[in-house]
Amino acid sequence: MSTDTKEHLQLNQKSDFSTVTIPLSASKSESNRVLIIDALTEVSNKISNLAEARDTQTMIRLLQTNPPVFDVLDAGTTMRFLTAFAAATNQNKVMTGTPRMCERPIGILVDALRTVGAEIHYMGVEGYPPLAIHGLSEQTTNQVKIRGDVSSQYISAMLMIAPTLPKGLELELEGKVGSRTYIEMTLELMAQFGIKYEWKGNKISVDSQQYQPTTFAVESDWSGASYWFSLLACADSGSLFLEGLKENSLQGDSKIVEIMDLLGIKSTFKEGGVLLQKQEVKGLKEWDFTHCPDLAQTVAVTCAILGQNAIFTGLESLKIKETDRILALQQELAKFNAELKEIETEVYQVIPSVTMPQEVKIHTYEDHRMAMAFMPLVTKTQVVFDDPEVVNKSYPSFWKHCELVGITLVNQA
Ligand SMILES: O=C(O)C1=C[C@@H](OP(=O)(O)O)[C@@H](O)[C@H](O)C1
Ligand SMILES: C=C(OP(=O)(O)O)C(=O)O
Repeated sequence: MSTDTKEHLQLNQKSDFSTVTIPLSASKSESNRVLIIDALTEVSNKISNLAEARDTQTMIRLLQTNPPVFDVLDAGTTMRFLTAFAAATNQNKVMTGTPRMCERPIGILVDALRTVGAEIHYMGVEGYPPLAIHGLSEQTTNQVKIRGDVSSQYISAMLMIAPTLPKGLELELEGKVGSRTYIEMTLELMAQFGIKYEWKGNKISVDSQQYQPTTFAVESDWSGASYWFSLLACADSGSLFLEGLKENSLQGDSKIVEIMDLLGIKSTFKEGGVLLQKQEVKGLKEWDFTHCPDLAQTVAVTCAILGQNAIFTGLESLKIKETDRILALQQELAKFNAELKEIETEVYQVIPSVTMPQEVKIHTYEDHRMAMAFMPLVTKTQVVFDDPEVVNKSYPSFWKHCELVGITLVNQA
């Protein structure tokens, strides 16, 4: 995935951010769910605006070609959702991915699938991919206990297959539940495809039933939108129109509206998207990222640039994502004299930058969000990325969209 090309980011000083429209690409989270639901629906659906994200394109390719080995590359949802899908559709399948994917835990999902009767073996380290799935020939029970504090993707994966299981599923969520908004997204999408469910306390029940053919258009990606909020917050002036975002979104990362309201961005929903304008910085004192973990990098960099000593909590899941995002943030923020300091167990403080070097070389750790989150630094200094193509995981058009606001990648190799 990495190339040797070092590319620096250049902000054209004459660039005028006002009235620039960003044609955001679609959400990979919504896309990957509707693709699984579509594959589990007996009659065909009309689905439009699927994400260009590599994670989604990988899902499409694997579902269409159905090879004996599902190599998901670095896509977490693709790994977790296809594991449950392959088991529920009683297939023999090897699940694998990049070396990092094989370090991301999957034991909680495997245990849940084994509880309902699936036969799954670890081919390497217990609890981690690669896996050998040998189907689910008979459902043994519909009662499953599942931890909610590691990744919500295991819960979403179980929920999507639940209606297709002969006995349905009663899922009991144990412990703290992180990324809850993604579980809500899963259930809401299932409901849009005709599924009835009940969520009371820590129990989610889904009876055996059929997905109904539906017409569905995927919304633009709020996680991808966050980088544009951040850019405008860090810029001296301007306004941006982000296309395809809705005020009532299924995506929990739409929380960025509230966060950025504190960091100097006014959001106005209009026909076809949201208009971002500058306003005074009210100040971000603290934020809990438990239910919007993918926003943490964006907001950390924004605070570091804007001089906000914010307290961040709910970052527990960041260590098992595309990279250890806590460590990655700490190392890269230090390059412009900012910090993400653990002041108590799992409580972090952003200590903003006071002096900005003339150039900052950002290492991207094979993590798309490390590249995109640090892009707004271009408003303050020259930025060099070791692997700009890393953005392809979720947002292949990212650098093309940067050009719309006068930010260009210049090859230094
Ligand atoms: O279900 C989803 O689409 C996602 C859930 C979140 O993961 P966790 O549940 O592991 O926090 C999020 O970080 C990821 O980018 C997408
Ligand atoms: C964590 C992410 O994705 P996944 O877990 O699906 O690889 C992400 O996109 O930030």
